[in-house]
Amino acid sequence: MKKIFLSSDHAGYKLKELIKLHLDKKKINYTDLGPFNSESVDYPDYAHKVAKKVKTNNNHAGILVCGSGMGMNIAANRHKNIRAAQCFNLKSTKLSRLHNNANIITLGSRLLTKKTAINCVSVFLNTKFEGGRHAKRIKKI
Ligand SMILES: O=C(CO)[C@H](O)[C@H](O)[C@H](O)COP(=O)(O)O
Repeated sequence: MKKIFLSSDHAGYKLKELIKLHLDKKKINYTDLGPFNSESVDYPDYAHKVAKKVKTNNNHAGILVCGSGMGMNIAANRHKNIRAAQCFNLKSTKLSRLHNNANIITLGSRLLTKKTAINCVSVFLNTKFEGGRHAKRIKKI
């Protein structure tokens, strides 16, 4: 079972809470690394918290939410062994797992409907890396 870490900034806070409800419903364990209210915060602080956890173990995964998803993505991808994918629909999410073995999904709460965001999380958590030719390419990153 994967260990999941999630976080957001103020713009992603509400969506993070909805994602937690979804995970609760599916009986999926997670660790919320904050923030714990919607006061303004700086997204890199939270992206780094999640990235530091995820990069230590191949069985860890992260979910990061901010307004656009992009700042979280840029910050998380500064870490070695992090493959954070900016996902905007089910197809991009599926490919991020199948081909890129993404270990963090970044979502833009101001750009996605709640339904799409939640469905992206489901696909992210339920799609396995294909390996094969993709493994060789990931090594080159
Ligand atoms: O760019 C961002 C990080 O990707 C996010 O969209 C932030 O949530 C956004 O920049 C926050 O903006 P705000 O005007 O401070 O709410």
